Amino acid sequence: MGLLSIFGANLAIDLGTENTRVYKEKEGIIINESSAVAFDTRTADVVAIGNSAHEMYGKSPENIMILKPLEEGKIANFEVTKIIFKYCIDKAIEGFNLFQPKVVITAPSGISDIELRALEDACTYSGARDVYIVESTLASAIGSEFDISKNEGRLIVNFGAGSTEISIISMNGIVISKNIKYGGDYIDQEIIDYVYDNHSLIIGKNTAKEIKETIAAIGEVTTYDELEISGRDVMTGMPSSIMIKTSDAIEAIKDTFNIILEEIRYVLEKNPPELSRDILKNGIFITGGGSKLKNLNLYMEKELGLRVVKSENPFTDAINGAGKIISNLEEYKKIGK
Ligand SMILES: Nc1ncnc2c1ncn2[C@@H]1O[C@H](COP(=O)(O)OP(=O)(O)OP(=O)(O)O)[C@@H](O)[C@H]1O
Repeated sequence: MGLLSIFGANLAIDLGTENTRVYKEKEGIIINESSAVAFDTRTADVVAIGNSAHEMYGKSPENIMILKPLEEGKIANFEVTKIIFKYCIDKAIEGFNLFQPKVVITAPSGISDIELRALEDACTYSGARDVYIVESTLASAIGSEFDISKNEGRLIVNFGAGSTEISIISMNGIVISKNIKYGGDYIDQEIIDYVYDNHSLIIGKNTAKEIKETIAAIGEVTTYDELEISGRDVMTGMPSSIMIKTSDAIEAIKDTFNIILEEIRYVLEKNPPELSRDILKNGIFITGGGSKLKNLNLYMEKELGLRVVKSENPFTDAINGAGKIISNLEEYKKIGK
């Protein structure tokens, strides 16, 4: 048996509110699945994990409960976190390995020491030998090929499902960061409420998400789309369909984006003046799945008066960065928590 098969490969795990990704050293991203876990409430057994659990949403009997590890950018359920970690490690490391893998995991910045230790324990319990925790913003910056060791400020906004994280980084660290609950899930709820109030239709989360991802936009757009959606009529309780337009979606989500802009302005105001020049030069980097919202970069540029650069790989910047860290652990060890 070769030395490699004794030690096995090391892993990086980006545990997200909606999606979890796993990077295996020398192979790249090998898992990209929903973070959902389905339980049978009668027996407390886990009946499905990942995409197969996600597919049960809204279609399963009452005894099936679907839970996720994170909510609003915070660890909401450690049991579910352990189940996801174990699922990822078992799936990534098949067969016999004398030594368990070293694992890098991403965590929201601003995570408390207690949460940090609990996250570490959950990963060790699930089969990791050593656990290194890195803030997701730093992982995203590394994944986007920024040289984070430079004495140069960068403003990164990560539009995730559970939260939006606004951070300024410089010299291998986070200078200032704000994690706010206005992520993709919050925006989906705004769309659900808008459709209820203005079209008397009750729609599900998946429909709201489809509206957001296909026809929604923010700011002044030149092209308008529409989408036929179905739900339950508020008055009759019967199934019903309507056409929903880009203008409806903008109306539904614009207040939330005004708040996000306010929070970005707040972080910019708190930024040390020496770094402001760098941010003027580099602009704002946006990543995370929510950064794909139509017109978001132009809207932010107009409102903030700064250049906005969209990530080319918004879903995988963090896991690619975490993957680079696990593959070059000695070089990056100092940035871990
Ligand atoms: N085209 C799109 N327009 C707007 N939002 C989108 C689009 N595509 C995906 N999203 C949203 O991106 C979010 C998922 O992004 P991502 O996978 O980065 O989140 P996550 O890592 O699971 O969450 P978090 O970082 O908050 O833990 C979802 O809310 C999804 O609806």
